Amino acid sequence: MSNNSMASFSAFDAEMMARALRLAERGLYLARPNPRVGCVITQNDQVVGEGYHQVFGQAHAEVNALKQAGSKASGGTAYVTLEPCAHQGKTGPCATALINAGVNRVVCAMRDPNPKVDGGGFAMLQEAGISVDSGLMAQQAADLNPGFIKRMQQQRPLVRLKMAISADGRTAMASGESQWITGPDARQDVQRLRARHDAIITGRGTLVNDNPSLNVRLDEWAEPLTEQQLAHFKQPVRVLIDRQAKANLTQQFFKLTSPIWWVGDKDYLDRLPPHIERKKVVGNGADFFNNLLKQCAAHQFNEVLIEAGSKLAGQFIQAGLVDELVLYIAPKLMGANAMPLAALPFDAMEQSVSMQLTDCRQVGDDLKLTYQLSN
Ligand SMILES: NC(=O)C1=CN([C@@H]2O[C@H](COP(=O)(O)OP(=O)(O)OC[C@H]3O[C@@H](n4cnc5c(N)ncnc54)[C@H](OP(=O)(O)O)[C@@H]3O)[C@@H](O)[C@H]2O)C=CC1
Ligand SMILES: Nc1c(N[C@@H]2O[C@H](COP(=O)(O)O)[C@@H](O)[C@H]2O)[nH]c(=O)[nH]c1=O
Repeated sequence: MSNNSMASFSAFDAEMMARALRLAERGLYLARPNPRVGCVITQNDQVVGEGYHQVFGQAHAEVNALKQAGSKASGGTAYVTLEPCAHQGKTGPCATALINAGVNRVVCAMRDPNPKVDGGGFAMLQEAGISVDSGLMAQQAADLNPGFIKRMQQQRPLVRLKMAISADGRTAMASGESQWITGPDARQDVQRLRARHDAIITGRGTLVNDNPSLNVRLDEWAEPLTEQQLAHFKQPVRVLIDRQAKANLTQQFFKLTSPIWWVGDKDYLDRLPPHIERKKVVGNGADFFNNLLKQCAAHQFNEVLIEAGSKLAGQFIQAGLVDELVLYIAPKLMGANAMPLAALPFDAMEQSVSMQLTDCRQVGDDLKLTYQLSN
């Protein structure tokens, strides 16, 4: 197999892989906990089939593309954003499907980090005499599945912290009032941001002050999902950190029926409604958060979103566990008495956290900035 540099792929290869990546993106909300994968099949430089992994538990991208291509796949090329699987999971091995369809060449963006696959798909294809080229647009493919890759390689999900702040970096008034800092367009964008996550983590301070829902309200989306997508959408699990079990069950957060993990080390009420699960997480400080994330990975959570106040945000950052920070910045000044972005007890510049800006855009009247943290 060749793990080629860009130079050895043709412009047509690049065009087809870009197309497969766009297809993969369509699995953003419903493929989880599987990776988002796209596939294009060509014959004599014509597209004869395309597909993506639409819904967890259903056909993989290659199988959907092969179905569309039918007999035209024979002798053709398959462009896939991730190494075809070689194992029997919920569906049969995709490498076998490609072999049976008679494709001549497989071009992949990246190897599958899943230890059940990890090179096994490529080996199967090559043993069947298929030429395999990998490494085309590998970074773009990895960017589609940062949480899946993290879970496979580090047994923890990707942690994204989202904060809505004023232009002077404040997240709530001293009284706890914070609704609303950002405008309706940014809050709509947050709904879409939530939808790609397996879980939303919040703190007791937020629960008490905001009486939040923290669910995805698909009925409010400007561009709604299709009926079929709606039927398969899984609400992110709402993870409440409340170690003393002080929260009040009459709050709307508990009444909404999307699943909840109530995290603490105390025994809660005996009889909780079925959508609320008690989770015991041991340890203090960074250990506590590491253990929580281990449990998240054990439940196949790829990406988790923190939507909490400055205390929990600060604790997660200090533990070195935030991978990405998404800031929605409103054109408002809330003043020096208001709460900060993150409670970080720093005194010297050397303690400051360095970040890399990876995206910047305007959403309505607000700015959305995305930063990568290097932990
Ligand atoms: N602008 C924005 O984007 C947002 C603003 N807010 C605002 O923030 C305010 C609430 O913020 P805040 O008071 O900071 O509350 P948080 O929502 O951050 O809740 C505090 C949390 O921190 C946890 N915690 C503290 N220390 C530790 C530790 N060492 N280990 C584990 N957990 C720990 C607490 O757990 P425990 O209870 O177990 O001690 C609790 O869950 C509200 O006014 C709300 O409106 C909230 C969300 C977003
Ligand atoms: N104040 C504030 C936010 N606050 C966050 O949104 C939560 C409320 O979500 P929900 O009840 O589901 O609508 C709240 O608890 C807090 O986490 N978010 C924003 O995008 N902009 C804002 O100005």
